[in-house]
Amino acid sequence: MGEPLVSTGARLRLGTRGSDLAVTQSGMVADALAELGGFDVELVRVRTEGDVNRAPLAQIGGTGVFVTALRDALLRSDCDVAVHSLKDLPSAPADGLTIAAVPTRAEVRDVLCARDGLTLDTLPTGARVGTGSPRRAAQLRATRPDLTVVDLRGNVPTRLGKVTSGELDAVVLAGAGLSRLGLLDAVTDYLDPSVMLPAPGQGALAVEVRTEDLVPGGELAAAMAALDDVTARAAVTAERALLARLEAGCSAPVGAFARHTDGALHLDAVVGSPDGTRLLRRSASTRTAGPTLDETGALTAEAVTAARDLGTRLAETLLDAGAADLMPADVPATAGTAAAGVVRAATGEERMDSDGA
Ligand SMILES: NCc1[nH]cc(CCC(=O)O)c1CC(=O)O
Repeated sequence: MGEPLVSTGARLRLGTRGSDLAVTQSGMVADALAELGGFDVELVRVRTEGDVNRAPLAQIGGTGVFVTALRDALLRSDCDVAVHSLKDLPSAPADGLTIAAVPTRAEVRDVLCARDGLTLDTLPTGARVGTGSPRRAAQLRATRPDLTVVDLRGNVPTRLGKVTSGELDAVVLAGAGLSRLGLLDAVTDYLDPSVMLPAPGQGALAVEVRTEDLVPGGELAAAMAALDDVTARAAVTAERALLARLEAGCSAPVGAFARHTDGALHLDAVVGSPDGTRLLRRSASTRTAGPTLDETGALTAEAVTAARDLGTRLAETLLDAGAADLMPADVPATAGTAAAGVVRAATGEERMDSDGA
């Protein structure tokens, strides 16, 4: 984040999905762009297949269902800016579009929201824990093989409601979503990354624009540079490079978390078999700290390359250790999770709103 820029008053249409979380996230970026760039920002509602289709997420086709409609709206010039949850973005870049800013990252960890203040350690044997994420299911099963993992979709309030109603003993959610919705009171346990690595990019937003609009020295480029958080960008660059190298779709159980300590970037990653009986976990660090910012306050090309190389290198370490054998082939995750005995819960009359974004 930089100094506020001169007010332009230019109109900027910001495309957003309709869920509470998407609207909240988009509103935060809209406010920041109004403040940093003086833009007159208008929110434009875009429906995505993930919002419309009531089938289980894994059957709709996984990666990108929440993203494609927003990207199409950008490319058709129905809007000028799109805000995505970074963890929902496929690792491949989109033609004609650029992630112009990664704002300061929110809570990265997954959290447990359980009845009666229970934690992952104190949940009774056989407790029913809801999650729609194979990554969360695998790590839950690895640490608590006795738990019954119940497949679950729906927006955040819907998922929390399954605990209030007594249908489930607990649910696992991204802390970032709860934090942005002001629902952190529901959290009974912040899951340490040593037990539960978050999804690559979790807790971060991606602000995407048409590449041709990013004129160097222009108002939009300046506002995006001010919105960009280089620490967050370096971290998610490493996490997404890992994901890209593993060629994992969003249904593959891959967790990754990069953070800066002592001037170096550290990356932890896990690949799990869908049944959580085998987890491969490795970590790596950038070897040299080096200069990370250029004179404009942006990440240097070297720093971006170093972060990317870190992710790629750790992915290769995981592949050398047999990660490919753990990952399901490019098939819907349903097969893997069903084989693993994940119980599919009826999701009732809720809006199909991703598993919560
Ligand atoms: N999978 C959907 C999704 N995409 C982003 C978030 C939360 C916000 C974030 O991680 O930035 C969520 C909900 C969840 O996983 O509980």
